[in-house]
Amino acid sequence: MANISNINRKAITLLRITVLISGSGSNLQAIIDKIKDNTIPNAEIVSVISSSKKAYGLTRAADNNIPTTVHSLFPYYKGVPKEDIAKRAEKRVEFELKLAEIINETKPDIVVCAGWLLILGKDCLSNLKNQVPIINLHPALPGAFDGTVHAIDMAYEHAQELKQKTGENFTAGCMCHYVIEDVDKGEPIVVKELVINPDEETLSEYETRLHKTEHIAIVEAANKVLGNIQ
Ligand SMILES: Nc1nc2c(c(=O)[nH]1)N[C@@H](CN(C=O)c1ccc(C(=O)N[C@@H](CCC(=O)O)C(=O)O)cc1)CN2
Ligand SMILES: NCC(=O)N[C@@H]1O[C@H](COP(=O)([O-])[O-])[C@@H](O)[C@H]1O
Repeated sequence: MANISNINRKAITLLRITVLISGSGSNLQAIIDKIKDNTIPNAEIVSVISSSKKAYGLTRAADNNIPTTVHSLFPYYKGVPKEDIAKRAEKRVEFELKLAEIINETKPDIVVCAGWLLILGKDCLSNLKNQVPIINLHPALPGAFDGTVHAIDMAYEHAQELKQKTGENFTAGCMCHYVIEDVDKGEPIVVKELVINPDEETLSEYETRLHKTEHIAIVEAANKVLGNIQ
């Protein structure tokens, strides 16, 4: 019978992860699963914030008893014509400031953009507390197809053009990087290269291969950053 007094009673303070999503949330699911099997040790997802109320990632969070918040740009733009650039810019600032407030309330040790399809403006970034590290998953290599939400299609199209012109295959892939104001220009944390031969795989087959790789990359990146905090 173990002597209970000898059991190390040191309370483990779990590191707090806030995840930003906009869609399916398969990368959120990867983090959930790898926390469960302790691949990501001593951590918990304290909040999932979605830019869309339709995001399936919200269901994934709810299924795992993770608090969720929807913070959509649409209500801010309602009644503001696209042509009214000044008013939209004003509303975007309001959106960004509120997003910072929402994120701060979760008291994160790390913020993970896992398919968050909005640029985090300076009004958000500059109002986040404690210089919390923010990381982003981007379906392209450093310096390739930066600042777009269409990087996967663009990489495959480039592979097709390269193959046609030179017969060569194209090296694409994904990365997790620190988020800075300059979109997709932050320091890479994890980089995974994938060679595309468009003669042997379709866009859909490449996308499937890429997503499986992303699920590994985002967990590795979270562990690297959390390891620096531990
Ligand atoms: N300040 C930063 N914000 C974000 C970064 C970053 O590195 N710095 N990474 C992105 C993720 N991303 C690509 O990985 C990305 C997301 C969104 C956009 C974009 O142009 N969004 C437009 C809306 C696009 C649309 O709705 O079709 C916008 O925000 O107005 C580009 C790249 C996360 N944010
Ligand atoms: N520029 C950002 C961007 O394109 N992010 C991409 O959104 C998808 C999210 O998938 P998920 O919702 O299944 O995690 C991922 O493929 C990720 O690389």
